[in-house]
Amino acid sequence: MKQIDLRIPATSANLGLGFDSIGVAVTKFLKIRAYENAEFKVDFLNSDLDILPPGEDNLVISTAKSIARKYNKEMPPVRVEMDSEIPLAHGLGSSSSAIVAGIEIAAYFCDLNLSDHDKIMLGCDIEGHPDNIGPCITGGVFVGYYNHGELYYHVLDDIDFSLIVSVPNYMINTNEARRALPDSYSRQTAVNQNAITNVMLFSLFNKEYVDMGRLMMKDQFHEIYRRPLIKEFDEIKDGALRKDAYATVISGAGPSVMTLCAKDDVQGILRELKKIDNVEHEELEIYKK
Ligand SMILES: Nc1ncnc2c1ncn2[C@@H]1O[C@H](COP(=O)(O)OP(=O)(O)O)[C@@H](O)[C@H]1O
Ligand SMILES: N[C@@H](CCOP(=O)(O)O)C(=O)O
Repeated sequence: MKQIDLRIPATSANLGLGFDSIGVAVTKFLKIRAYENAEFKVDFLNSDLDILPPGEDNLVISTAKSIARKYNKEMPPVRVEMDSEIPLAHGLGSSSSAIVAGIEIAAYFCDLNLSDHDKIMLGCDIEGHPDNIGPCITGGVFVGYYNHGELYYHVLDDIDFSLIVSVPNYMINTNEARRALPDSYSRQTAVNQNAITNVMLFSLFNKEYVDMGRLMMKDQFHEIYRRPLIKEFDEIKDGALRKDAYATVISGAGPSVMTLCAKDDVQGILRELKKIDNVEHEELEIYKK
């Protein structure tokens, strides 16, 4: 009997400036075992997942079936045992992890022989942007451009900063948080964002993390519109920056908040952040493949 075990990472998209383009894979995982079965069925090993559908309309299974169809193959029915450390609808890319799991399941059970490039493209066709799907597949910090079937990307995993994620105790649906953004931006805003992002990426590559962090916090595309949705954001950011963090930004569409800092500053920042009510804070590693 064919069986596959998967460990798919969570991802934090945007990193401030890189709306729909930049993301990082982190050490929280969606864990899946899938094996042939008489019918499609999902068993949840964690009660937080009980709100998800247990049948063919589960995102993991519907993705696997649609990928198989795309390659003119029949997806054999599978039973999926699912456990997850990734909170749903919290800005840590749970939907992308589920989509990537579906792609991996289809690739395995239908012998599709897909490259990473193929998998990212298939995931982006579903999700629409590569900033979660990309790092979920490649690990590390991912910088990508995807538009109507065109995909370019790079991955960086030589990184010396640490991450702290702050997770508020409510969900934000990504589609709703996207509706909070304007349909268009002025030419000056686009020019500024372009310049700031270009310089930020060189600071990241050159490990000039103080500059990188300052620039990351100059986003003009999404953070200003989403901050009102995350009432703890300012307190988390002020606390982390007081303790020398490089940057504090919204993770994906929120409500989680990501702090980037020097390894030596992690404990001091965590002590400061733990004073904030109704938010869980945790140090995360960057997941490298
Ligand atoms: N493991 C999973 N299995 C099936 N569906 C999932 C899984 N994880 C997430 N989803 C779907 O994705 C939705 C959350 O996606 P989204 O609003 O984009 O938030 P995020 O990706 O930031 O967690 C869930 O409500 C659910 O419909
Ligand atoms: N670029 C997207 C990223 C959404 O990430 P998620 O983890 O909240 O799904 C956006 O900012 O909308």
